Amino acid sequence: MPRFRVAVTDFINDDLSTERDVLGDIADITAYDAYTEADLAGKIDAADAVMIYHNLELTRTTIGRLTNCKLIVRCGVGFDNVDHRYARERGIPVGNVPDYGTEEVADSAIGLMLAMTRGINFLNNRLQRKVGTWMYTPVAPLRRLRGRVFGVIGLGRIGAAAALRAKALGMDVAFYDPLKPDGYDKAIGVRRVEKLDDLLRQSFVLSVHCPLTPDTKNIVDARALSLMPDGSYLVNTARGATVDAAAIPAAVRSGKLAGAAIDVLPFEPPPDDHPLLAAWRDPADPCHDRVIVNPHSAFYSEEGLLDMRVKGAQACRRALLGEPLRNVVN
Ligand SMILES: NC(=O)c1ccc[n+]([C@@H]2O[C@H](COP(=O)([O-])OP(=O)(O)OC[C@H]3O[C@@H](n4cnc5c(N)ncnc54)[C@H](O)[C@@H]3O)[C@@H](O)[C@H]2O)c1
Ligand SMILES: O=C(O)[C@H](O)CO
Repeated sequence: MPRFRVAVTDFINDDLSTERDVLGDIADITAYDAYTEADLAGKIDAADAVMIYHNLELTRTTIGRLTNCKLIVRCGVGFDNVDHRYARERGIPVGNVPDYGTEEVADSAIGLMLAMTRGINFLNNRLQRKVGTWMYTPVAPLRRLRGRVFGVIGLGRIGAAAALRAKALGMDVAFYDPLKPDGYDKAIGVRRVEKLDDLLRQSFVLSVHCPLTPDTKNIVDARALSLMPDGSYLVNTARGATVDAAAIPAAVRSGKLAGAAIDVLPFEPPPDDHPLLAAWRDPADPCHDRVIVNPHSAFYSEEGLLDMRVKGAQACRRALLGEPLRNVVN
């Protein structure tokens, strides 16, 4: 049997031993470490399967040139960076790996909330810069969480895992998710809020956990932020474009937000002149100590990444051998 060709487009730039353990008997695997489609030009057209992570957007430019492809697998949950509709038109299934790091992302969301509400970053940063004194009570945003509302947008796997953690901290968990049927919410004791605006008005901490779709693009924009209580907190570990990050500096400066923690931005890596990054890097701006920016790392653990790679490679194996596919999103 001729050997298949599998292309790993981005993110994984090591020895590929994980992928070879799963696929090495039937396929040759090449990694490209691409950030743009131009980095891939002409290189993966003949691939029999494509594994893509999140550093790259795969549009019709590349998908239109794939001649043998039996599967594009988004090694990860969010598949907004693959034009899956166009892939379907071309008869190419797109799959994802929905179940590798739910706990990691939920832990990250709660960790970011705790870092902000317990002033961990704020105090650490100021002490390190020798701003102020050892006396923190007049300035530090240290807040009690028990009894306060943890608002979740999107009660899926990760939203629910974050909700359970927030409940364990004694928080009152409310969620907005128009696509989620009743049932599980009652089983885990969280309250549904029918209108997003009502969730925004109630949330002491708002945590975004919906996928990026046309309906959720900028679901948290300047108007949404204006509805939140004064001195509230925003956590985004979903997708950058679900939040208008450029609206955050004004909300922090006005005191509407006491803090914002952002794991994801609309363009990654983000340009240095992004208004949020510029404000966050400026020691004179309130965003400096009240905003946390992480490099799309909420999902990451060694174990989670290994799961993701193995499951992505297993999906390719099934596709190449003509076995039934799982987790097809198109
Ligand atoms: N930062 C990271 O490292 C990281 C890691 C994994 C996933 N993610 C992101 O988190 C998202 C959620 O992951 P998941 O595993 O919980 O997915 P999921 O599919 O289990 O849950 C998503 C939930 O969002 C809901 N939803 C869809 N449209 C909505 C809308 N308009 N308003 C409110 N809710 C809506 C769905 O009904 C579903 O319940 C992913 O799509 C991905 O973009 C980020
Ligand atoms: O969607 C995901 O799984 C994460 O963002 C990592 O790609």
